Amino acid sequence: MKAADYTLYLVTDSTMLPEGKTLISQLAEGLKNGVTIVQLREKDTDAKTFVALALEAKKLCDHYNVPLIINDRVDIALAIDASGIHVGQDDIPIPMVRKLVGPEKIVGWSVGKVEEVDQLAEWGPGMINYIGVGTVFDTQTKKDSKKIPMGPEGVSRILTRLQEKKCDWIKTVAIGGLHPDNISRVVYQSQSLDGKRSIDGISLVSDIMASDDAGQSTRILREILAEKSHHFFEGGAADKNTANIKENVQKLSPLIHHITNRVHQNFGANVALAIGCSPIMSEVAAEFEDLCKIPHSVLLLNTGTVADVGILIHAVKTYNSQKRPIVLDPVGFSASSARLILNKKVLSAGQFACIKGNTGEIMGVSGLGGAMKGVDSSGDDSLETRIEATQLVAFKYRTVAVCTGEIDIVVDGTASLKRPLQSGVGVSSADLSYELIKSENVPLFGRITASGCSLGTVIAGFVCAANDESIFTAVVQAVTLYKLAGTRANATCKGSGSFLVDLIDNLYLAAE
Ligand SMILES: Nc1ncnc2c1ncn2[C@@H]1O[C@H](COP(=O)(O)OP(=O)(O)O)[C@@H](O)[C@H]1O
Ligand SMILES: Cc1ncsc1CCOP(=O)(O)O
Ligand SMILES: [Mg+2]
Repeated sequence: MKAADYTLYLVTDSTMLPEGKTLISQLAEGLKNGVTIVQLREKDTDAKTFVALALEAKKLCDHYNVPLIINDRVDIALAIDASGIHVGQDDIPIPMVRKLVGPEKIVGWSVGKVEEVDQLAEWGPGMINYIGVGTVFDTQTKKDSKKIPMGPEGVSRILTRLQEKKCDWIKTVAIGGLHPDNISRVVYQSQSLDGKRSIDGISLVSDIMASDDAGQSTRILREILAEKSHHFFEGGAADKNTANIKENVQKLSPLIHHITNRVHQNFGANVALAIGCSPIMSEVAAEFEDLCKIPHSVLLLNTGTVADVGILIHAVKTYNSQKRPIVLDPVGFSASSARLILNKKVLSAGQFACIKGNTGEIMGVSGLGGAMKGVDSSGDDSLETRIEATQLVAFKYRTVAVCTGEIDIVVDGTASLKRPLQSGVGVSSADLSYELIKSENVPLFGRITASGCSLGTVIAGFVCAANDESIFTAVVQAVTLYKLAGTRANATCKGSGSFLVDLIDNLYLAAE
């Protein structure tokens, strides 16, 4: 049998068919327009009906030379001579399945934890052909609500483990809550950390099964999967000359939409005005679409004091859909378990132009673990460790990552937006370029509140005045300008109160 193509993996579900459509008619449209592998998954259908459906589906799949996989029911898979079987963690044990179906059939397994990769590595080649990795996002079709969706970062963790265990025989398919508005980002963000493995396919249900035009829906999905770059925002600058980003800020006066903590609101608005931008602080979800359509708008998302994470996620999706940039400050990242869950939900909700935080926050987001005392970083990590963590964040989220402190670290994870769909590219987090922004020691930065949050404001203004090939340069320029203003304020102030005022003065002067 020719090796299966997992690119567009349709899982059937006859409970969501539109009026006048049948499972077979939707399947036919899907196969005609580019579905590459099919799984018949009819959880609530009696065996007799299931067999009849499976026979019809097999006829169609054979016509298009597409493998037909049966979900759970090994007996039916054998009875109709299906191409293979897919089982979950709570179904018949894999070794027993393989023994029943023999060496030729395709065997698929649902995998959601790194330990499950260790198990399949132990079984070795010949046991499992592919894994369904998820659930990536919240989904209606897998009602296992007790699990927190893993997000693209979780897919990357599974792929990274496959690489560590050298499981090169296994193919991977992402599953759970995948739709046209997020599959490109999932492919872009979910590579293994060594850069050598991407997902081999995307699995979905409703965008085809519930579609009034399953053929058109399938064609759109194939076009998205065929794209060679993940274009997630259109920069504000007309010219490509990165020397003019500061001038562009003055020229364009970006609208910096702040969804930020109460502590930062006032100071952040004044910092935005000082550098020539126009701030609006708004958590009115109904106006997000209007705001992000205003020319040269940018979203600064700061999770310092969050009332409703749903509002933040709606903002991320709205700005991503309009290809407007977002800067994220996951304040206090893992300071509490509630804050950790909230920040993880926001991190997996969309694509960010820049993720910035203090050392504890960046160490936390990277997965290396960071010490936090409330919203302040409390660890004493070496510069090397801080650089490694910042590179991991930049790689995992394919973003420009900033780790602030006495020395600021800026890492370019945008990989010039190219998203190598094919495995084997080989750029790892350690290969990502970075800049260190150094200055004299300014302890007063740690004696005022919202000093990091306000750096986020400046970064947002600069990113909005850049284009999508110069995000990294824009962030480096923003961090440098902010640091410079801080050292100048340090030289003139009498204490933390006048430091605040002198910082704004010097931002105003430096931004001119
Ligand atoms: N000791 C320091 N010397 C110079 N700059 C600093 C110092 N500490 C922080 N900064 C600057 O202050 C800003 C906020 O950094 P940080 O205190 O790490 O963030 P947060 O306020 O989010 O904890 C950054 O621009 C950083 O460069
Ligand atoms: C004190 C506080 N509490 C929740 S957000 C916040 C401000 C944090 O500001 P920064 O991250 O710039 O220190
Ligand atoms: Mg902060």
